[in-house]
Amino acid sequence: MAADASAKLAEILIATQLRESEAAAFSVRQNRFNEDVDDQQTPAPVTTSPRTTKKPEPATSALLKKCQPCVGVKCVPKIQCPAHVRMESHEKPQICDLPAGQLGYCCQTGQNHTAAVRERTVSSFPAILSPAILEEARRNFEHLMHGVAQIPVRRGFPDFAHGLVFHSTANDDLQNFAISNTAIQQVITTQLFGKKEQVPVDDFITNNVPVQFTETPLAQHCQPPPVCRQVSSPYRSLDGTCNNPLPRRSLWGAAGQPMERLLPPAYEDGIWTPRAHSQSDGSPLLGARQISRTLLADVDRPHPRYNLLVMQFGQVLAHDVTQSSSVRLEDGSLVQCCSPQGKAPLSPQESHFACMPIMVEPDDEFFSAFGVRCLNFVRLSLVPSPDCQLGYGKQMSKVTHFVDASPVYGSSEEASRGLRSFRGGRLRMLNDFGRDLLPLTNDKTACPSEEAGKSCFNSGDGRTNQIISLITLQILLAREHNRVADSLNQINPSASDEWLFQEARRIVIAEMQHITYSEFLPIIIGPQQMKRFRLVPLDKGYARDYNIDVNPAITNEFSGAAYRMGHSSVDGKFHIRQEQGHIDEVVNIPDVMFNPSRMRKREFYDDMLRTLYSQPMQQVDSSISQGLSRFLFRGDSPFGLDLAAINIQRGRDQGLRSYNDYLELMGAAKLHSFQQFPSEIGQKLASVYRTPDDIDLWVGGLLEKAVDGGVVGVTFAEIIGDQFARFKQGDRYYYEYDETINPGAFTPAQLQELRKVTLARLICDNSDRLTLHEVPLAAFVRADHPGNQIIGCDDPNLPAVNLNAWRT
Ligand code: HEM
Ligand SMILES: [Ca+2]
Repeated sequence: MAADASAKLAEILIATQLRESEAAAFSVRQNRFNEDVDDQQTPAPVTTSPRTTKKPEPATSALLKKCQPCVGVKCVPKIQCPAHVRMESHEKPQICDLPAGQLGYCCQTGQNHTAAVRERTVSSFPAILSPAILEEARRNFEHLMHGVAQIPVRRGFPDFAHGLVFHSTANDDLQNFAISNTAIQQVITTQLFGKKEQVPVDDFITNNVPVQFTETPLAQHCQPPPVCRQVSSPYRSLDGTCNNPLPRRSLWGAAGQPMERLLPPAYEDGIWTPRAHSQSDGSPLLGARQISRTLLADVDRPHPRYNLLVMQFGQVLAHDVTQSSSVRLEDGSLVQCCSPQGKAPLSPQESHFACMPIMVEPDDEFFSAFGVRCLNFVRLSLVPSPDCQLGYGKQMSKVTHFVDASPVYGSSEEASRGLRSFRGGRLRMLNDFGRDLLPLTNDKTACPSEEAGKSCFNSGDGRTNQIISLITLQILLAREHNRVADSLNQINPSASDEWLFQEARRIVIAEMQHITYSEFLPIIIGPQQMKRFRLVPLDKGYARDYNIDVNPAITNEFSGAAYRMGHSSVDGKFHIRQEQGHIDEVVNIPDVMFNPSRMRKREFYDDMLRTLYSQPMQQVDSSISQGLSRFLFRGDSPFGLDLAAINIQRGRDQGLRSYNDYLELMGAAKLHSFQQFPSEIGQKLASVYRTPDDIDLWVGGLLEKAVDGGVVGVTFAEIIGDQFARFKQGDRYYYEYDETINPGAFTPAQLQELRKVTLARLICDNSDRLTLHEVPLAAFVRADHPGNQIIGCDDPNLPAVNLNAWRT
């Protein structure tokens, strides 16, 4: 029965995707970009085409001559073989065949990306750092740290909430502060060395300056990777260490490790100075807010097929795999870069060295009404170079890079202990008149208000309270853990708390991975990229894609641009639906940011879940809701922040190269004229950028039309596809691996059970069943979409994981 329903779900997903990819095949326009359809609503989907379960062969495959197979190296999508960017033309790698009829490169460098720079003759640097440089750099650092205005960011203001999204536990914050300071000192020393020795920028961005910090005070955080005593533990570690079995790689993917890069950074000095000038004539790039207001207006374009669960699950997944952190003042408080009420940026003398405020023009159609000319923006903190060598600034991710449900369990042993009840393997919950909610947090600063009933929730992730729909899914996942732990306890009554906790965690992580790879990701990047990157889960048997050489780390391009595509899918309002489907309340999203009080209303949780699966998500395109671009974290003030501008500014802070460089990386031609865009977009682009070489990656990616069967354009699909390939190939504990790879492998029977899990099942199993009794079978597809079907939660056709396979 259950297997039939799984097949049915796959059929719905394929059938609804096929209709659009077939339509695209007949489309006359082969343009990469969306037409600017500002005033148009998306037409209703065609509903009459016959359903089919058979996937067509990609149109080109029959015409392609088979390429020679690679010898001794792997055939990978071009984006995973970027060393060719630096090769001479005659050295281009051999072309090879990928699944889905696409071409890749026989790649020497695998996925080493920027690390794989060919040996080059190194200029003659002194091999050690002179004490004089170290001392001067130390003094510069002290001056930077202490010579700044210590203006606190006040609680209740939008900037304060912005700071909260970088928050983890108080202890972690303190430790990160110390680590980041060492890293910043290293960067300052590198800058000084570069200037004194006249080191070319190229040598820094390619990590080609083999001068060590060892035996200097700046080596204090350059400890060697920890020795793993339990490489064969059946359970992955809480902090992500010891996933790769090789001793030198024990930190790969661990919390607190640096983000990777697909391409070398675009820092202007090659070290940490943000990208701020045009490639054409060196004039300053236009400000991020100007670009946001010109190009990323708010237009209501509901997605014809997908609902807000795609957006909301997408954010949970974002929080699972990445969390950066901003530079702080010495006492751990947030840095302010603007004068009170955002009237102006602070003077250079007062300004903190990590300030990069977003300037607002006097004619701004929104912020000018409040006299705002400056939006606070602080640069991301850094981690010391893992090889203890001079080099460019590397951003830290504070959570485990793997897809491992870290928002549920935390990213450290300590955090996870604080979340457990130590009874029956369960997580602690707040029993709110019979309903299990997340426990309340002790952190007094976590929400703007401390009023009873308005206090914030605690989970494995510091961003949980950011929006109420996110809290909903965090509750759902924590309940799922306890539901699984309780069932395991019933099946194995003598099992210990530890065993029950770890097994339930292992199952919930597998469920999270299965939903990600089987239901969510195909919607985002489309079926063809799923095949090219070998991301499709198997129907039976074990997968064999583990690759000990793949670093699972998050890339700057993914966290700073491509996966922020989700911001475009956000709707500015929730139309809260009651059981009968009529709208009960329209909630503006800024009103439920860091304001969880509604969750205490008895029926709200069920109603929110129904809203998420009924209400369409917004299309991923160049439209951003004003709920994010004007009122982000508004709280009680009349205006908020602009997340679109923040994303653009963040890309520059992280040293992301321009959009054109990523086109080249994928093997596509660079754009050389704004006329290559549809005319209206081209004109707008020309009004904010001097040359196509300046277009910010996040902006360029959003302008592309969606790939067949996916919601993002080709550039984001490539960056996201590469990232999820890393999470799969670089994670020894990936749920589909057997015991030759994964020391905690599932038995064949257990794995078959896990393959039945769907988001629909999770919703049913963990709703309050007060007002929610049914779900769409394909949970991410709009309930009203033809081909999808609503199914009762008790319907035996809704597949369920049978935990009897865990009887010991
Ligand atoms: C209501 C919904 C959301 C709000 C209010 C929100 C807000 C934010 C904020 C304030 C940041 C930090 C920005 C910065 O300073 O750089 C951020 C980062 C980010 N967001 Fe969202 N976001 C939302 C939904 C989403 C969704 C749906 C996705 C993806 C599907 C997403 C993906 C990301 C990613 C990848 C980052 C970077 C995280 C990091 O590495 O620190 N967000 N978001
Ligand atoms: Ca994680």
